[in-house]
Amino acid sequence: MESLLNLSLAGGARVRILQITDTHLFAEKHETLLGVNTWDSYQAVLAAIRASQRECDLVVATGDLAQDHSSAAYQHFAEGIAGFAAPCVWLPGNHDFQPAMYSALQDAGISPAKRVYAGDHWQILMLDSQVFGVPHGELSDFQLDWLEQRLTESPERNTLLLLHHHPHPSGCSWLDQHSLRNAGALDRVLMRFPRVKNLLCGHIHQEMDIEWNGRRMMATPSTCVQFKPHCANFTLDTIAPGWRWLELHADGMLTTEVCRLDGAQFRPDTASEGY
Ligand SMILES: Nc1ncnc2c1ncn2[C@@H]1O[C@@H]2COP(=O)(O)O[C@H]2[C@H]1O
Ligand SMILES: [Fe+2]
Repeated sequence: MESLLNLSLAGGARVRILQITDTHLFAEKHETLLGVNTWDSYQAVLAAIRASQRECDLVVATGDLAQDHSSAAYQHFAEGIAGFAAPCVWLPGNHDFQPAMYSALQDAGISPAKRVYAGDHWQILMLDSQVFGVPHGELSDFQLDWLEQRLTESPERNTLLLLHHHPHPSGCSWLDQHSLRNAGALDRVLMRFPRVKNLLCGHIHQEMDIEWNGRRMMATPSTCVQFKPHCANFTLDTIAPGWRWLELHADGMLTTEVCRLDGAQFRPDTASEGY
């Protein structure tokens, strides 16, 4: 938990980050989630990223990397990530099985660090909001204390805070029952640290960029199935899988862009009612 990744920046003062989220990989590469082969869509996303020839300093993976708790699924995730020169850090989502996740990713050379110092001006903190066995999230006292301590230690750094579950409603009521349950406790910690202006999530399989109590809260498309925004009941979207780029600037500004695959190769089975 205490390990720190110190990132020296190749591209000058700004930090270039690639976010990959909710890959939902299986032990078997032919397996599908709601009609989408998650290994194929992950591969297609990685190929599109490579084709864009965009450099990054860090890859962040924000949970639900595996769908079936298997070590093999995490090995597949690592196999994809190995194509990047930049280091990768990760946090768990509700579907992840942390013993397998931790050891398979560690064995593949992926750092378990939950704090990254990126250049002189920024830090990236990764929280664990998993409540094992249920889809909603919660930050334990341990996580909240850890966060407070890390923020107290580095008051001069701007902080990008990463967690799987969304602290602010997404507008999909069926998903919002699975949100971060104790968002108020997180808010109370963050109130004391005005340099935490940006939060980044996965989980909701759709793009979101809204204000949460004076901060910016972003969420990012999954590399596999997408959920349709503003739906009361479980509804899949036919929009393509995606990923997010972020740039953290020396003056504390953050710029970001969501990209998606071209074409309709990874349309899910829209008659599915859940998983
Ligand atoms: N029909 C459904 N109604 C409510 N929740 C669902 C349904 N289907 C799946 N879920 C849960 O909602 C979660 C949202 O994204 P996850 O990938 O974390 O995993 C999903 C499931 O745990
Ligand atoms: Fe999730």
